[in-house]
Amino acid sequence: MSAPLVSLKGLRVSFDGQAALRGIDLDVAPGESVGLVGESGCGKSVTWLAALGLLPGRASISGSVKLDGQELLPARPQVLDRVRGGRIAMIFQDPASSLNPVHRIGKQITEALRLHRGMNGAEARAEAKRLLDQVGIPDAARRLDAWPHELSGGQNQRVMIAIALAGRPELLVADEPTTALDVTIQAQILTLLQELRRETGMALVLISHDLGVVADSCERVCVMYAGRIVEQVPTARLFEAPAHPYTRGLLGALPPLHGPRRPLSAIPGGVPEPWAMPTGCAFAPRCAMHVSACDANVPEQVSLARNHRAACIRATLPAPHPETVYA
Ligand SMILES: Nc1ncnc2c1ncn2[C@@H]1O[C@H](COP(=O)(O)OP(=O)(O)OP(=O)(O)O)[C@@H](O)[C@H]1O
Repeated sequence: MSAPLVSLKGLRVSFDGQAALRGIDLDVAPGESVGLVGESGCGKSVTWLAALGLLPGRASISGSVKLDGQELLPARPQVLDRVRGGRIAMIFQDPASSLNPVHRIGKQITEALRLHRGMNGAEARAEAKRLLDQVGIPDAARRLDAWPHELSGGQNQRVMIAIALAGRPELLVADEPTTALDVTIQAQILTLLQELRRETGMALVLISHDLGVVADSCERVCVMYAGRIVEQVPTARLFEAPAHPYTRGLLGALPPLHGPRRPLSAIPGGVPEPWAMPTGCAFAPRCAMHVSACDANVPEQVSLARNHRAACIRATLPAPHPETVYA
């Protein structure tokens, strides 16, 4: 991998003494697309909220977050104000709650242009129209004067993406950007994110609980479980050589693209609560490949191939087919 744009090392977060992140190591290279996937509560959002200094004050954060080699922790407001919305932008699941309902669309985009690119007046308005064109809003000049409630959910998400692009980010973190949208619109937004990445050269981190979504959109997939990354794998290898039993379980739960329909295998059990974390591998109680050694220590990531790492002491063993692991 080229020198990372963003590098997270040993990132830990806890709320009121309960660990939400238990040591995240993750690099994002300039221009690459990385999917972050895992069940609800595994720490996908907290990872990036912590990196961007967006967690509430009672969160306790340690470890390292570097942007182009510059350390961002401990969070300093002057530094983060320049980074957030500038070099790194983040969009969220529900555009309706991210947009300000009492300001017109155009004003919200021009504000971002003023803040991050020092534009004013006519210059900002012309650029706001160009950004709305770029994100595929029809009749962009007229839409600048629309209120958020006059646009559909999909159009509002496009507006949020336009605001994110206003600062010409080197990295866009999209946190479940399509979960609140209906299926056809979801596909359009994911396609738009890919197109924008190609046009602008920015890197993309796509957070989703849906392995299918990230595998379709990203070059590399990071699988999270209970506050740790358990596998990092190039998407091309994900389907042919998944290593962690949790990844195999997620793959087994995907509907087949081809061939006869079969029942989906779901992983039995649930994610452990922070106060009841096993001493060894957090996935051990649900794991179809569990042996007693799994309970001794939290497994470190081992390298399996280029850009492919997994935190499982059994990862190098021949694997049962993903569809049969939890069948
Ligand atoms: N502000 C907060 N205060 C206390 N606990 C929090 C806070 N934000 C997140 N958590 C906890 O941190 C853990 C990780 O949450 P996070 O939102 O990152 O999960 P996630 O993987 O993004 O899940 P989802 O897909 O549901 O958004 C959860 O146990 C959650 O309850």
